[in-house]
Amino acid sequence: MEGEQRRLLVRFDGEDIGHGAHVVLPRLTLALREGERVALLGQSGAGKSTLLGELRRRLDRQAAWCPQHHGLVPQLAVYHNVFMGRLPEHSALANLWNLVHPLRRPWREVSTLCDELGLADLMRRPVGQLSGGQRQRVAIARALYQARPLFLGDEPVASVDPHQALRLLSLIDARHTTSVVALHQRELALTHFDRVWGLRDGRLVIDAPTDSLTLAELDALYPDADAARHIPDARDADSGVPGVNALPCPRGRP
Ligand SMILES: Nc1ncnc2c1ncn2[C@@H]1O[C@H](COP(=O)(O)OP(=O)(O)OP(=O)(O)O)[C@@H](O)[C@H]1O
Repeated sequence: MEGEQRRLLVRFDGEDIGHGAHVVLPRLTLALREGERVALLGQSGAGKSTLLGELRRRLDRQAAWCPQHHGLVPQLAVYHNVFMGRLPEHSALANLWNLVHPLRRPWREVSTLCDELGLADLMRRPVGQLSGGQRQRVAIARALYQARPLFLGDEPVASVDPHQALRLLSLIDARHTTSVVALHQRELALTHFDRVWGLRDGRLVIDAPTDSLTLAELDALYPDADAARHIPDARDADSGVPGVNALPCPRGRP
């Protein structure tokens, strides 16, 4: 289907997007269409979460949401955290009962999801006892459990290895027709998504299909990474750069 014929889901038409009086993305013009898989790139503070928050507000119940800091309850088991994806769909009484005696159907549904995400053996384990990557998968499971047509993810594959990242993104794709995913892995953006939105200095500087983009163009979204490569080596005793000793040695340097 050609882009022009796809149903428009959201359009920003020269709008200021931010937090109250603090405008992060001034005069933003952007459209999201059904069926698009968008990688959202930009260095820390560029406004990815801000844009995702606004998309979430406008798409409301059409969109499943996987937040950057997971928003899990560490004391509760994996099962209960995933179940929370559908909390509003059940009565307060059913939710309360489910805390003590997991309901049969949700348990089955959550088991199936946990199987696919490699969490099957951890369903009864409190989330506070899981590794970072396992927590990330629980957060994704909770978003998948919402069963919405769209997926919005704020760095949902930041703490897993590249193979797992690919697998998780495929699981997300299998259950959602449209997705917008913030991430920092530029290669993954090019290989797995069909469109890139790139933010820099408060502007949307890339809004293009991935097959028209190069890795160098995506790298240009990260000027600080480039600057970091030119910081004098931490072992230069008189570099004079505050905090330079805390920086890792740039790749490729002796
Ligand atoms: N609740 C808030 N109120 C006011 N300003 C905020 C709020 N949240 C974020 N900001 C500011 O908005 C700007 C964009 O932040 P945002 O979290 O959207 O960036 P990001 O690209 O998601 O960064 P990161 O990759 O570090 O998560 C930053 O200057 C930040 O300080």
